[in-house]
Amino acid sequence: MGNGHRKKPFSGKQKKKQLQAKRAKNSSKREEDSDNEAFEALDIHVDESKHVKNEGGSLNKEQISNNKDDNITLPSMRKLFGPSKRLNSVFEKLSPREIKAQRKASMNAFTRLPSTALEVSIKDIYTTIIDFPKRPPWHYGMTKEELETNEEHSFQRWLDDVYDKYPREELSFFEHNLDVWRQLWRVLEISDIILIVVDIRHPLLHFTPSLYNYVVKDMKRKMILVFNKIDLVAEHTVYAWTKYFEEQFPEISIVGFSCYSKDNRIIDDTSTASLQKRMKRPKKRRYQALGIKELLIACKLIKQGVEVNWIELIEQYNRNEAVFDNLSDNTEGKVEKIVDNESQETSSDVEPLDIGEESIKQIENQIRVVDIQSTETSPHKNLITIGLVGHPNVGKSSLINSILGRTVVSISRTPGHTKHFQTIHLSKNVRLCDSPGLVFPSLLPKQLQILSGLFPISQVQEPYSTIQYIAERIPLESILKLDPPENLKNNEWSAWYLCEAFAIKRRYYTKAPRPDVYRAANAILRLINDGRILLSFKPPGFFTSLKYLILQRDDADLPIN
Ligand SMILES: Nc1nc2c(ncn2[C@@H]2O[C@H](COP(=O)(O)OP(=O)(O)OP(=O)(O)O)[C@@H](O)[C@H]2O)c(=O)[nH]1
Repeated sequence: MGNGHRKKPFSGKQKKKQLQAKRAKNSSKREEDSDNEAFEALDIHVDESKHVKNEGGSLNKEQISNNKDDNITLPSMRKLFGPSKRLNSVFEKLSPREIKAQRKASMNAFTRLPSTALEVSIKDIYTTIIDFPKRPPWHYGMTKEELETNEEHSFQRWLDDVYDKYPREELSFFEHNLDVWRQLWRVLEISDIILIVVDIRHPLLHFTPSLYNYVVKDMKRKMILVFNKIDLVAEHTVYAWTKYFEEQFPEISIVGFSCYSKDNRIIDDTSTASLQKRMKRPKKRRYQALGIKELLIACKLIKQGVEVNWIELIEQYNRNEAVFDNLSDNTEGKVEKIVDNESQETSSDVEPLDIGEESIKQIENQIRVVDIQSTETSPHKNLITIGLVGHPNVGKSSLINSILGRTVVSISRTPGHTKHFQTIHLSKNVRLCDSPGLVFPSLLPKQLQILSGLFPISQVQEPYSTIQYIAERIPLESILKLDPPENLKNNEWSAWYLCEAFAIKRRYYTKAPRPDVYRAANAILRLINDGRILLSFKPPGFFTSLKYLILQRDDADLPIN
């Protein structure tokens, strides 16, 4: 006080918020740290204090059906998570019986499958196409309450319908939070071009036919499929997937993309074990995007009513002008967040990367994002909006950052990081719109969802069946250089043994002390998600025509350089 500074009074409520923010920050740090520990069963040092926790955000079926029975609508369900979690993804939980059975099954020896087990087709993956919730019709004469109630009822009907039609145990994890779906509706409404971003390691798992049908056939909007993370696979994998998708979905344009430069050592990505040396994660990575030009060209080729100087944008990129931010108009590179319930889009500075005290208020504003009364409900006449949609963790935010050449939207290895959509101007009349990653309903095995990174590993209740799925397809024991446990007979590994051996190697122990098998399983899943252990699916016929593809590569018009 003597120095003229007065401490601001700090209420209990503020303190609580501060603690919540701190906890959120620590938990994401714990996850990052746990990742860093992981690789080198090989040589990494281990910090025993860092354990991955199974965190909230999940909703079990009992809770859902209770709500249904009691005729409680979704807003009441939201109360389960509290207002601050309004935009948190909500997934169903496994029952203890399911967890126990899967855990037991993981103790049985598995059989290694031939490499063709990595080939998947649209028919294998989507035996049934489940519709996703659509925004019910609305008009400006409706009050906000009417609109919201309508949406809640329609969403509840959709949810009931899904659970009536499909056996619960066959349903994949999918988004149960209406507010997250609302974000998608808004992005679809305001976008002229929809970029579906998929991870090239498992593009079919991330490509949602119901969304494709809706955007291309019902909304008659243009769609570009972006194969992201092409730095993680060989060229022939990108080529093969491009050909496959071109045949299956002729209406969409396809672009290969990567936020980081390619590792030229990946000539063949089918032999995972030989690739491991390059798989150590660099401490810090710089955006060095591949595919920006191709993406801009794809947008340019889509005929629009709006006059856009695509040539200038492309030339600018060609001139390597550290991207778009040196244009004179102050709309360039501007980040907009939809912050107000009164539908104002306001610009703000670069997205803060950490959830610090400072950002709490901002985050709270963002939580009130769902601006259903917005005047901006269809594409602008004088503006092209390119909306990015896709599953969590496929790299939507990174793609935007690498186009801009700097961090404008925050990214994380934890799926479901982006919570609200935001727009970023590339030029006066071109803007990108990032949206939260959203898991669509399907009958995909949950193991596939987990290994493809669309479900937060910290929330995986039963990781062993996923480890088994992986180990059946790639030689995890040799990749991780595991010592066989004493009681292993005839080299008959089980998923459980693999995790146990990895826990011992990494010195992961529980307090008991026993090898911390759960933690080891989580660590392996993170290595897979990060691409430090390579597991990449291929289109049908890939392995038989691999030789042909490699031979053809020199002459072919490959989608990447
Ligand atoms: N190797 C590689 N990793 C990438 C690439 N793009 C993104 N990643 C990584 O993928 C993870 C997820 O990236 P994000 O940009 O946060 O993904 P998102 O789709 O916005 O995720 P949500 O916020 O969950 O919707 C991060 O760890 C990124 O570093 C890429 O081109 N190559």
